[in-house]
Amino acid sequence: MTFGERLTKAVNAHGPLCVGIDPHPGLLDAWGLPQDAAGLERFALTCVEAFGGRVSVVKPQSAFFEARGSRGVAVLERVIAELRDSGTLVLVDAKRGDIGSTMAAYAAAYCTDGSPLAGDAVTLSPYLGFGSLDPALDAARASGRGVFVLALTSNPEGASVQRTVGPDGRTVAQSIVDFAADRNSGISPVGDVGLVVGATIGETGVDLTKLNGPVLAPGFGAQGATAADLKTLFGEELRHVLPTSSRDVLKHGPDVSSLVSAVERVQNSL
Ligand SMILES: O=c1ccn([C@@H]2O[C@H](COP(=O)(O)O)[C@@H](O)[C@H]2O)c(=O)[nH]1
Repeated sequence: MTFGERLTKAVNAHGPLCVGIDPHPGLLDAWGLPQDAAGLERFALTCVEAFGGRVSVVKPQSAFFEARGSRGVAVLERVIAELRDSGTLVLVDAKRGDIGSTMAAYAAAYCTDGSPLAGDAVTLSPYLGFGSLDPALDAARASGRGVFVLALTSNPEGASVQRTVGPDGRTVAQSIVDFAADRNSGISPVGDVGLVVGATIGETGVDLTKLNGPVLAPGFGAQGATAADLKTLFGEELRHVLPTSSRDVLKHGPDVSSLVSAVERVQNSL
């Protein structure tokens, strides 16, 4: 199955909410866990138990696992494997991007069958040029995976780069949307090149109507965006949007049933 088919099936079954696993040191403290790889593992596996099979997509934030060195990365590998076994799609939030020849190694790591870091999709940064991402886009398509490319990020600093107008009169963000739309053209039910568009940005200023791909919307919850903001921001394109929330759900742990209730509340609000 293509990524678009798998994502559509998952969203039909569980709704569009993506839940993040972001093991912030402050959350480990709040959950009464030690600040080490064992604490990270307990945190992450509790999340797997609470979210696996209950939401369409789970997004582990790679940075928090990398911060604990090789033992942390081993935990991330276990999280990816266990979530995939539960039938939940895994979006590895690693925001990779490099020159094409190095990108091929990232593609091997995140978009290729048999790699322990390969989930069902990965986040990519296009700021070395959208074309530099081709090895990952090709490997993802060949293996039924997806990618989510940063277009308009939820942080206030992003606008100074992403809303810059290029010589052809388009913003940087619009050119990223257009590259992604080209890649997704003609694919049914939806393409495998998604975008990241922050839920906090007020107005997109870009035309998403030809994207034919999923849109990950971080900023929902802890960064202040609400379900009403999503409607205003995306209008008709809301049907392709996966709102993602991490801290706003994770603060309800470590009790698994409290985490499950928090997820259900957010799913209902959407
Ligand atoms: O533009 C972006 C891109 C990625 N993120 C990531 O999403 C989560 C948000 O966490 P919350 O706790 O729900 O705020 C986090 O992993 C970010 O790195 C983003 O926020 N904005």
